[in-house]
Amino acid sequence: MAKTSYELVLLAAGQGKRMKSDRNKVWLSLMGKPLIQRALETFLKDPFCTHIIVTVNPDEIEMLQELIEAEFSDTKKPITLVVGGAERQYSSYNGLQYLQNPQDGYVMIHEAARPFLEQSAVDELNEEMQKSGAAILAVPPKDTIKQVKNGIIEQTILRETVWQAQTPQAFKSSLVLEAHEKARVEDFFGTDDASVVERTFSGIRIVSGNYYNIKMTTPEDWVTGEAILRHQQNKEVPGQ
Ligand SMILES: Nc1ccn([C@@H]2O[C@H](COP(=O)(O)OP(=O)(O)OP(=O)(O)O)[C@@H](O)[C@H]2O)c(=O)n1
Ligand SMILES: C[C@](O)(CO)[C@H](O)COP(=O)(O)O
Repeated sequence: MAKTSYELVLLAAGQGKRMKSDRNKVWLSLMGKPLIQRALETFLKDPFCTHIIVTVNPDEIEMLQELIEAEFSDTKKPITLVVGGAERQYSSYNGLQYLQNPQDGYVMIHEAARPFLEQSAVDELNEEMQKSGAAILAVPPKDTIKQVKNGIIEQTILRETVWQAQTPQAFKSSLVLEAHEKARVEDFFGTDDASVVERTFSGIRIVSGNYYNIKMTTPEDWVTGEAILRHQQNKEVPGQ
C-alpha cells in the first residue's frame, strides 16, 4: 500500500521526574544531541509528515525556537509549538487542537523521549493506519508477567495476550479527536493515546515494533540508549 501524508504531535512537555535530572529529560544530550532534536530529525526527514506540532513547557519555548533555528533553519515543514498540559494526556489534547486537517487527515503521536525510532517502523505504521484507522507500535514482553496485589502474586498473565505499547501511535485525526473529547468530558485518564481511543473504537491494530525504540525514562536507560545509538550509527551486529 502507498504511504499517505500525516501530521505529527510530538510530546515534549514533561518533567522527567523518574530520570532524576535537574531538567526536562528531552533536553538532555545523548552523544552530542538532545533527545528532542533526534526525535525531530526523524520526522523532518519523512516526506509524508506534513506538519509537526510540538508540545512544550512554557519556559522552554524560547530554547526550542533557538534549537529549530540553529539546526533546522532550512526546513520547509511547518513546526507549531503548543504549550503542553499538566498530564501527558492534556498535552496530546492540546497538540491535537492545532491539526491542519482534523476532518480527513491522519495524525501520529510520538514521544520526544523515544529518540531511537526507525523510519521503517514509521512506514509500517503509516500503511496500517490507513487500513485500520488506528495503529500503534508495540513489542511482545520478554519476561513472564505477574499480576500482583500487596506484594503477592495473584496470577500469571498469558504472555501471548500482552504487548508493550510504544509510540508513535497513529490515528485517523477525527477518531482520536473525538475520543479525547469524550475522555475529557468523562474524566478518563490513560497512560497512552490508544487507551483513550480504545473507549470509542475497537479496531486498533498492533504493528510489531522493535526493542530499540525505548522510552528514556530512568537513569539506567542512558546506558542502554548510548549502546542503541552506537548500534544504529555503526550498524554493529549485537552479540558478535
Ligand atoms: N504533561 C506531559 C507529560 C509528558 N509529556 C511528554 O510525553 C512523553 C512521555 O514520557 P514520560 O516518560 O512520561 O515523560 P515525563 O512526564 O517527562 O517523565 P516523568 O513521568 O518521569 O516525569 C515525554 O516525551 C514527555 O516530554 C508531555 O508532553 N506532557
Ligand atoms: C505511551 C507510552 O510510552 C507507551 O508505553 C507510556 O504509556 C507512557 O507512560 P508514561 O507513564 O507517561 O511514561
